[in-house]
Amino acid sequence: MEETQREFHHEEEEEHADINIWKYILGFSEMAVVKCAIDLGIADAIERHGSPITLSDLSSTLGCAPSLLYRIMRFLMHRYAQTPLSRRLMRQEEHSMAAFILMESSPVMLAPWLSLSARVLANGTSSFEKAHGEDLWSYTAANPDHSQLFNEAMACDARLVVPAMIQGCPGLFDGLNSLVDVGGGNGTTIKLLVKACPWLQGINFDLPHVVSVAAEISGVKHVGGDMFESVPKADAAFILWVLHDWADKECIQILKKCKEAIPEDKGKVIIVDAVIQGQEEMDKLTDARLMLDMVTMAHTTAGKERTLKEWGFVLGEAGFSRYTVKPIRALQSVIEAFP
Ligand SMILES: C[S@@+](CC[C@H](N)C(=O)[O-])C[C@H]1O[C@@H](n2cnc3c(N)ncnc32)[C@H](O)[C@@H]1O
Repeated sequence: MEETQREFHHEEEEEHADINIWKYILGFSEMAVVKCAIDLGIADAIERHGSPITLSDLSSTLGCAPSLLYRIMRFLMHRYAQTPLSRRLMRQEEHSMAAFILMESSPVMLAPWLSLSARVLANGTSSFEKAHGEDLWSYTAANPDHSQLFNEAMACDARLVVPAMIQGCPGLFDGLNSLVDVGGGNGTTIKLLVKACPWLQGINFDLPHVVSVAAEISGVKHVGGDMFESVPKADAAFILWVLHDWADKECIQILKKCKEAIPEDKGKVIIVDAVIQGQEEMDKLTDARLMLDMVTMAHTTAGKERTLKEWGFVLGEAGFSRYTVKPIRALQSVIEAFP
C-alpha cells in the first residue's frame, strides 16, 4: 500500500515537473507580450472605443494584421480578465503600470539577467555593472532617457503604495509638520503625501540629476544631494523602496543619515520596503516579493529584500531604539523606526 502511494506521489511530482518546466522556459513570453500590448496601445484603444470591440475594428484602429493580433489577444484573454488588470496596461490611467513594465522589459534592464549566474558564482560582481560597465545610478545619471523611464516606473508604484499606506496606517503622519522623502525620485510620492496630508511641508530629496529635471510641485521643495553624506532636516524621514537597493553596510549608513536629519525626541523614520516572510506567514504576494529579490540581485550592486530579522539588524546597528512593522496592501510593509 505504502509502495503504491509513493509511486502515485512520484508520478504526481513528475507531472508537475512536466507542466512547470514549460513555465520556466516560456515564462518570459508573458512580460514580452504584455510589453507588446502596451507598445501597440491595445488597452487604450479598447478604452477609447468605449464598449467591447471586434477584432477587425481593433486591428484596423491599431493598424496591424488581424491574424497576429488575434493570437496576441488569445494569449492575453487566456491570462487576464479584461477588467482592472488590463486597465493597468493603459499609459494614462490612475493605476497604470505601463511605465514599470516598459522599464523592466527595456534592453538596459534585461541585459543584466543574462549574467545572473556569473554574479552568483563570483559572489558579488554586479550583473548590471557587467552588462553596462557602471552601476544603475551612474548609468541613469549618464542616460537621461533611461533615468526618465526609471523615475516614471517608480512613480507607477508610488501611486499604488501611497493610498495603501494611508488606508493601512491611519495617523502615520499626524503631528508632523515636515517630511523629507529620501530617494524620492521625481517627487510623485511626496506630491501624493502632501495632497493627502496638506499640513505637511514636503521635501523631495534625490540625486542632483534626478531632482534637476523633476516638475515643480506645490508644497514641495526639491533638494539634490547624496544620502550617504547628509539628508535634509525634517520632523520625519520617509524612505520608499530605497534601502533594498543596498547592502547592509550602506543601508546602515543611510539610516544613520536619516536619523541625524530628524529630532531626537519626537522624530521618526518611515521605511516602506518589502519584508520577506517565513513559510508560516506566506500570503498572496509572497511569490512577487521573492521575484523582487531576484530583481534587486540582477539590477543592484549588493541590494536585497530583507527578512524581519535582517531589518532588525540594520535598524539596531543604525542606532534606533525601537521599531514597529505594519503590512499594507502592497508588496511593501511600513516600518516606523524611532531614535
Ligand atoms: C528604487 S528608486 C525609489 C524611488 C522612489 N522612492 C519610489 O519608490 O518611487 C531609488 C531612488 O534612490 C535614488 N538614489 C540613489 N542613490 C542615491 C543617493 N546617493 N542619494 C540620494 N538618492 C539616491 C535614485 O535616484 C532613485 O530615485
